[in-house]
Amino acid sequence: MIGGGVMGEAILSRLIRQGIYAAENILISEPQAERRSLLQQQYQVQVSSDNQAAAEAEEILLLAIKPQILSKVVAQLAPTTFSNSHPLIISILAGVPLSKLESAFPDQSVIRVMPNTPATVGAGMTAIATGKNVTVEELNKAKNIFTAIGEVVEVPEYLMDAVTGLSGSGPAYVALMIEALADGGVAAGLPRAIASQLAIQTVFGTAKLLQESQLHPGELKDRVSSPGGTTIAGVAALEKAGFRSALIEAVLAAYHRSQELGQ
Ligand SMILES: NC(=O)C1=CN([C@@H]2O[C@H](COP(=O)(O)OP(=O)(O)OC[C@H]3O[C@@H](n4cnc5c(N)ncnc54)[C@H](OP(=O)(O)O)[C@@H]3O)[C@@H](O)[C@H]2O)C=CC1
Ligand SMILES: O=C(O)[C@@H]1CCC=N1
Repeated sequence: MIGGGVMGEAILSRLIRQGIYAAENILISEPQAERRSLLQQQYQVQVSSDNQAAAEAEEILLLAIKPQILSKVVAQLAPTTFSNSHPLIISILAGVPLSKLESAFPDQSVIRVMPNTPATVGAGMTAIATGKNVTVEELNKAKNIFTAIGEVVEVPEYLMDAVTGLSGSGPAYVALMIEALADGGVAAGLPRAIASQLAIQTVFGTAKLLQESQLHPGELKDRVSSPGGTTIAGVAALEKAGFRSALIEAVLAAYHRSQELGQ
């Protein structure tokens, strides 16, 4: 793995916990010394400040750096990096298209994925788009990795920026909503800890109910909204504040930013 930050840690921690990879078989190259020692102490993985060492992986090279520095990282790798090894290259970089990745790593198998941070607890959502050199075995290997940390969906690459705007960035939108729900609870007199517990479990429970019942969200909203009751008063306030359009605009803003990052 090149880049041991938030998402890199989310993925590796779960893969180790699920027993998909033994810690000693994972090498992370990361420039921050404190990050390296944290990762080594917490997960017993191998760490290095040298990307070349990580790039010479035998099986999988996971790119988990910011999209803005991909070119710099690639430029630092030796031209002979892949002369003796042909790892499956998996990129989690927002916006970076397969065309750019395949020209950075000619003749290598490259897969572009968009995971999200709930991978940390095995509840991730990952979309996969495969490059032109990828074999069925390599695609299945990538699917197995990300299935071990949550749900997986294969999409054509042109949808990956939309995926990033929704599920890639989505945990931040949901976290913001949970924080605001708890604030509402505090405003109504609840102690913060109870308000947070109520907010988190309500969002978790509603998502679980929708996932297991296959109900349309609007149908669930209608079932909760008793005539003349409390819920429809809250829903009306949300509609008045443009809650839906705010979320739609958030996804679109992130989608457009993802497209920009891919330029
Ligand atoms: N965070 C998320 O929820 C998600 C992120 N992603 C993608 O994952 C990638 C990483 O994002 P995220 O984990 O949030 O970012 P982080 O900044 O947390 O992680 C990136 C890590 O790479 C390190 N780094 C910087 N320069 C280099 C270098 N030259 N060589 C190796 N490592 C380097 C950074 O160190 P330093 O801090 O010193 O710069 C940092 O530790 C991005 O491409 C992002 O689009 C995808 C899905 C979700
Ligand atoms: O904010 C970002 O760019 C990254 C990609 C998706 C989630 N975080």
